[in-house]
Amino acid sequence: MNNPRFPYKLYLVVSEANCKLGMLKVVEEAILGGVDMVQLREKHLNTEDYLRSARRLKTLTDSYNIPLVINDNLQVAQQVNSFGIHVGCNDIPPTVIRKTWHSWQSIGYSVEYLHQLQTEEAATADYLAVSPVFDTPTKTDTVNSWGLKGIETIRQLTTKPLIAIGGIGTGNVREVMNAGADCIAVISAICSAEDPQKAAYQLKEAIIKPK
Ligand SMILES: Cc1ncc(COP(=O)(O)OP(=O)(O)O)c(N)n1
Ligand SMILES: Cc1nc(C(=O)O)sc1CCOP(=O)(O)O
Ligand SMILES: [Mg+2]
Repeated sequence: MNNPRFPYKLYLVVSEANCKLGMLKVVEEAILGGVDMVQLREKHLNTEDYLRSARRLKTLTDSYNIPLVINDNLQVAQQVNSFGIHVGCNDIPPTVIRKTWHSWQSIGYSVEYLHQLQTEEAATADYLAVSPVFDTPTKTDTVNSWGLKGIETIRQLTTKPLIAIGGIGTGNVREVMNAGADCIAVISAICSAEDPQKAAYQLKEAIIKPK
């Protein structure tokens, strides 16, 4: 589905620790390869260090006109004036973020349980993450892997843009799109690649090629 409000197809989630070649290098290569949205996800930095890293990354993403999303930390997101923030069930709720967030700024919300789709939090979010599609060693504190059937089920229940995340690479990206995802989010498929530009290019080709 092509959604004019959410034209992004390949979404890279990064942290310094996940990028052996260095975060800024990986992000720049990935953008050149076709990534069209980037999230900074630092789970272990204090706000001051998170902010420093976010500012450096924002300078890079701005230079390519690529939207930057901050994971979890509203203070950092506000201070760098990011395009978006991404939160899950145990984070600041979207309804609370929306009170201080500009209307042009985006809120992503992870869906781990079907009942979340009926909540004000899901209604407030601009896009929903199918969290996770497949089990992944990159994030293990998850409750349920949705699989392709889960994407199909969620697709029937919402018109919001759906981001598929968790265990996705070139081998399964096409079937994830065919199940109803609008966008693919990855960490290791790009951050652990020897050539992040090529990895991003191959993922993007698989996403945009005709079904
Ligand atoms: C695009 C995207 N989707 C899902 C997540 C996971 O968010 P959350 O459930 O809050 O878990 P943490 O990332 O905070 O560990 C995400 N970050 N990005
Ligand atoms: C950041 C994140 N969130 C997930 C979720 O299920 O909400 S899975 C995940 C990690 C995705 O890494 P990889 O592409 O290496 O599997
Ligand atoms: Mg979170």
